Amino acid sequence: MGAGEQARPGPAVGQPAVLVLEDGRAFAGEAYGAVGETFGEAVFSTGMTGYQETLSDPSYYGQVVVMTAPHIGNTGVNDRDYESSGIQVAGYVVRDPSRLSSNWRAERGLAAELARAGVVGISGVDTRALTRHLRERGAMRCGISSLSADPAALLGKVLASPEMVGADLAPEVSTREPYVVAAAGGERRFRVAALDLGIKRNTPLSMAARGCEVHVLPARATADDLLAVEPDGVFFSNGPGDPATADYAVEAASGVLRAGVPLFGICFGNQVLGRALGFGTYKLTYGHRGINQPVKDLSTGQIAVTCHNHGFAVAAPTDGTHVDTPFGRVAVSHVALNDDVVEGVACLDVPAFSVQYHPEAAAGPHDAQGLFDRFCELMAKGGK
Ligand SMILES: NC(=O)CC[C@H](N)C(=O)O
Repeated sequence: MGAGEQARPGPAVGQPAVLVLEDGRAFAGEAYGAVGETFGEAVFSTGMTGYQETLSDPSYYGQVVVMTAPHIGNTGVNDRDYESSGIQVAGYVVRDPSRLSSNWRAERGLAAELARAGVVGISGVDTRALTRHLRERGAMRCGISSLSADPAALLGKVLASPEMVGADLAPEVSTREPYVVAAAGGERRFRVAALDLGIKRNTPLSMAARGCEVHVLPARATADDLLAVEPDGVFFSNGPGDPATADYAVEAASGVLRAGVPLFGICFGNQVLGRALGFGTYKLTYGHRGINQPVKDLSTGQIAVTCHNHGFAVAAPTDGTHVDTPFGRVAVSHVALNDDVVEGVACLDVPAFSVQYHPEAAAGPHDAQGLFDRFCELMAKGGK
């Protein structure tokens, strides 16, 4: 070590680690990121790029993310691509971590970034076998340990760790204080009240780019709090956990619907709107996570390739039926081509719609960005 250099907590190199699933299957690997022990729901993401946006998406809070792309870390990390204040995942699983960051935007390496954030990961895992297992058996709890390589001891702790079903996580990642996002110059066309259930940075930015002044409020803000902003529209964000627990957000959405103020929801926000309309939500076997998910717009027949991160879905008919709800007629507007899961809901008698996927497109693709324009059009028409 040269003069003036200090020992920093660097990435773990070569230390054995183990990942144990709650059904007892174990995978050996090496410590990646911080050395330690962590627990969460094991889920896989099929994104070939955009790992920094994935790691910092608050909707992954409480989850151990398995990357199906085999080579991770090659473009490093930077301060600009964070989708929230830091890394949110409970743990990270990769096959072959890049030893070099090679990109003109890279500021630091991923392994050191994970270590600095205290995020425990594992590399050298047969992620194809792990993904196939999760695909067949479903997302399930897991633990990663680089402290002890004893799978039996770890399994006991995995079985004692909390399940994703019944987890109310949005208030844990939401902002504590309200804040405002707006573009520096240009005309302010609309005022939006946004309920932060785990919002990604690019969402208020996408609205600000369209002339919105976005007032972001904490997860437990009520309909009255949202309406006190005197908004042209109200937005319900993405977020972690089981939507069946978020009664506070469902009540807020019902209040906004009753007030007739235009409403737009993304992901958790789609599930919250679905519940406010009287639909149930349920857990998918292994969910949709990645940036290459095809979705069909039932009104136009158009297919968009979209960014997803959801393990739950709204239970509603996907054959175009109009369902009568306390807020008038509602139809499923979008479906996932891979498995016919509900990907969007449209109210026909009140100004409200939502999608299960991510038009803010961080990381890409940008096919669905027009949904923010649709929200602006709804606000331009005004509420009831
Ligand atoms: N990205 C999200 O908003 C996810 C919503 C919810 N936590 C789910 O897994 O389905």
